[in-house]
Amino acid sequence: MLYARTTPAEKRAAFRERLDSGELLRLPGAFNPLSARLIERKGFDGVYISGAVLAADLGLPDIGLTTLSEVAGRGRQIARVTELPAIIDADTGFGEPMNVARTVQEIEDAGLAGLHIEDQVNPKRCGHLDGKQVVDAETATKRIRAAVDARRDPNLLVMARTDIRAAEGLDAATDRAKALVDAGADAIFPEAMRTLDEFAAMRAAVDVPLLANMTEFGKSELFSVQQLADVGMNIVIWPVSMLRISMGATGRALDELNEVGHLTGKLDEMQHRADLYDLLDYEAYNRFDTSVFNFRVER
Ligand SMILES: C[C@](O)(C(=O)O)[C@H](CC(=O)O)C(=O)O
Ligand SMILES: [Mg+2]
Repeated sequence: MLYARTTPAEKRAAFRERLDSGELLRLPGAFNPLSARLIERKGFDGVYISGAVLAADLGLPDIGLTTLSEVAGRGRQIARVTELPAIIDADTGFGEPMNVARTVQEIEDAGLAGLHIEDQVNPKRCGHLDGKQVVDAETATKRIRAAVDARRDPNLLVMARTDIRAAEGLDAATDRAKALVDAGADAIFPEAMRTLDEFAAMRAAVDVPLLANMTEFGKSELFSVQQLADVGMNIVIWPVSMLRISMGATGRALDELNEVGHLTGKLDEMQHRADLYDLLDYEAYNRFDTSVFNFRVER
């Protein structure tokens, strides 16, 4: 009720422990706090909070227009309603290394379990689009060093994302990953890997947890959890998928409303009122006020 019972520090410690086991953790993207509850209910290992979703939610493209306050604020709203660890997309860290340090502290204070910072230039773009540009190794490693030095909880996961694969190829990507690990990155997010062999090459190059991004309509083939586990990945995200599915369903429902004038044919696709209330733990609010939940919702 109200908030999760697990504290941010406990979530971070638990997430680190699971990562240390070497298994593959599954983190679907939550597009709002409520969907994070559903991700938890369905038995996933964590929640991913996508910058692309955050921007899209505000009606903006994913080009670094969202501010640190918006990102940390949304992260806080999502992280606090779930017992799961939440990892957030901090884009390029919102500025110079000193800004990166502030970003890390704000995100830590917001209760997130970890974040990733990428090596794109500003204005950044989706990692699966053409024409990306990355900063040089020195700038990229400075961002990560600043991030690592700024955290107060050593369990806050500082993940370095590299976008260099698309611009300079796989060898450049493994070199960059090694440099980012040397700078203190706890984990690596190799963006826009094309094949399982590329993920495997990254696995051979570094000894820290690796994230696989299974975003649709991009550069990577959509591999299964088993395929990614087999090449040694440790975290898999479906960052925008749940938003895409929800918006797809919403579009179809609006068409139906235009065509037939009612939504009766869509009832089976809807989350039932009873399931929504269950997810919200509505009944638990009765402990404060017995008049809050003194009714029944029939199916
Ligand atoms: C992971 C990502 O950074 C995100 O913001 O969710 C995006 C996802 C996408 O745009 O499909 C990215 O891969 O750049
Ligand atoms: Mg992003």
